[in-house]
Amino acid sequence: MRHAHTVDQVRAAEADLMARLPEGTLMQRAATGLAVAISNFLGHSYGARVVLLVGSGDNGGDALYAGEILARRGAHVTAILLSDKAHEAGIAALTAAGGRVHPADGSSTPATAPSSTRLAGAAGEARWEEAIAGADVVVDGIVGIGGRPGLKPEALAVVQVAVDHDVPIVAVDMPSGVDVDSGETPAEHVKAAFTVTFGTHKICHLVDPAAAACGPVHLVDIGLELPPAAVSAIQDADIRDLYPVPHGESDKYSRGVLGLMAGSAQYPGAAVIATSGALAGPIGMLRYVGPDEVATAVRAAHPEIVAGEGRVQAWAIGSGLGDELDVAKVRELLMSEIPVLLDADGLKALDDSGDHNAVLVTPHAGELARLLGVARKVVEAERLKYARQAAERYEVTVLLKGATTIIAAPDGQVRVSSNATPWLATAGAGDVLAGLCGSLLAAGLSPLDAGSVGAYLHGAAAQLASADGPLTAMQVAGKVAEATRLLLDLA
Ligand SMILES: NC(=O)C1=CN([C@@H]2O[C@H](COP(=O)(O)OP(=O)(O)OC[C@H]3O[C@@H](n4cnc5c(N)ncnc54)[C@H](OP(=O)(O)O)[C@@H]3O)[C@@H](O)[C@H]2O)[C@@H](O)CC1
Ligand SMILES: [K+]
Repeated sequence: MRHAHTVDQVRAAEADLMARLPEGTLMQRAATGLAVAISNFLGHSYGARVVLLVGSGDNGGDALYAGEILARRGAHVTAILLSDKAHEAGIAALTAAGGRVHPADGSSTPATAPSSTRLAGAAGEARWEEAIAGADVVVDGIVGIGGRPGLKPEALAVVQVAVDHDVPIVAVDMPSGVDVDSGETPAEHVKAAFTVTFGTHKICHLVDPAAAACGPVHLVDIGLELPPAAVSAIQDADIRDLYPVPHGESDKYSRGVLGLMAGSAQYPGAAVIATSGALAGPIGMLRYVGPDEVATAVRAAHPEIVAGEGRVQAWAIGSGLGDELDVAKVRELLMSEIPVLLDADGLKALDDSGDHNAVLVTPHAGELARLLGVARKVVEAERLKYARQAAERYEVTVLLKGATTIIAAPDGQVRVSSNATPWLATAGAGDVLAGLCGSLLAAGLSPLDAGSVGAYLHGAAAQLASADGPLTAMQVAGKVAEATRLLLDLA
C-alpha cells in the first residue's frame, strides 16, 4: 500500500522529530531530495535554467534551498517571490550560491497583471515572463500543507506563463491550490509534471481530481514516524498479499461459492457479464438465481454455472435486476451471516438501520448521490467525503467507482485504486466489477479487501484489454485471469 496522512498527522510527526534534531534538518532533507529529483528529471544540473516560484511559507523555503543546491552544481536559478514574506535564510543561501532573487515588484501587493509586472532586484528590468519562458523547469513552492485551496491572482498569472510556454512544473510537496486533505480542487491550482513530497504521501496525491494534477509523485524519506494512514492506495504487491490463492487441499466449495442475483427479462446481458466477472475471480463455483430465461442465457454463455439456490459463501445482488428486485428477500439475506454485495438496482434494498451483516456496496457517483439524497455533482466534487459519509451512515463498505475508485469502510479506513483507464467508462464494466468483487467476498476476503483487490484487478484487466484503445466489458472480464496471473507472479 502507498499510505497517505492528513496535514495534522504530518505536523504532529514533524514536531516530534524536530524536537530531537538540530533546527533546519528536516527542511535540508526535503530540499536535498527535491534537488536530486529535479536534476534527475532534467538529466543534468550544470547550465540548467531553473525558476522558483516562492510563497510565504516553508514550502517556498524548500524550493529556495533546493535552488541553492542546484546553483552550486552550476544551474542558473532565479527565484520569484510571490509574497512580501519569504523564507529569509533560504533567500540568503540561494543568493550566496549565485542564484538570483526577485521580489515581486517590491510593493506590498504583488502585481497582478503579467504585462505590467517587472522583476525588481539584481537583474533590474528583466521581465518575469522572460525568465519563465526560457526556463527548463519551474519549481512550484507557492504553498504546501499550510495552503488554502486556490491561487492568488499574482500566482495564477505567473503559473499561466509557464503553461503558455510549455515549461514543466515540479510541485514541491503538492501542486499549489489543491485541497490537501480531501483531494478536491474547488479553485485554480497548479498542474504538475511531477511532484516531490516529503515524509509520507498526502491525501491529495492519491485522490482525484487533485491526484491527476500531481503527475508521478516522488516520496523523499525525511524520517517521520507516522500513525496509521488516513488513506492507502493499493499497489501491485498488495495483490500478492491479499489474493486468495487456492492450495493443495482446496476444492470447489472451500474456494468459495458465490450466489448471483442479477439480470432480468429487460437486462439479461447484465447477468451474463456479471457472471463473467465472477468466474474470472477466485470462486470455485457460481450459483445463479433469477428468471428462467435469464438463467438459460447465462448457462449458454457459461456452462459451468449452477442455476438455482443452494449454500453460498457470499451474495452479489443487483446488476440489471430492474423491477425484478425483491426487496424483502434481499433484506432477509442482509440479516444472515453471509456477506452481501449490492450493486445497481440492489442498492435500493439498503436501509440505514445498520441492521445487517457485512455488506459491500459498489455505486457510481449518481447512485451514491441517491443514497445520500444529494446532487450527483456534489458527490463528484467531494468524492472522498461522501464515500466516507455513506459508509458511516449505512454501516457498509462503500466502493465508489471512478477514475480513482474509493473504498471506504465503516470503521474509517479508506483505500483507493487508481490504475483504471478512461476507456473503462463503458456499459457493463460495473457488472464485471460487481461479479469480481462478489467472487472475492465469497473466497473469504473482508468487504474492504474484496473491494480494493477487485477494483485493482478490474483496472489492471482493463489496461490489458484496452492497450490505449476502446474495449468492451466482456473483454475486461476476459483479461482478469491474465491480470491476476501477472500480478501474482510479478509482485
Ligand atoms: N511538515 C513537515 O514535515 C515538513 C514540511 N516541509 C515543508 O513545509 C511546508 C509547509 O510549510 P508551512 O507550514 O510554512 O506552510 P506553506 O504551505 O508553505 O505556507 C502557508 C502560508 O501560505 C499562505 N497561503 C495559504 N494559502 C495560500 C494560497 N492559496 N496562496 C498563497 N498563499 C497562501 C498563508 O499565509 P497568509 O497568506 O495567510 O499570510 C500560509 O501561512 C510543507 O508543505 C513542506 O513543503 C519540509 O520542509 C520539511 C518537512
Ligand atoms: K507547492
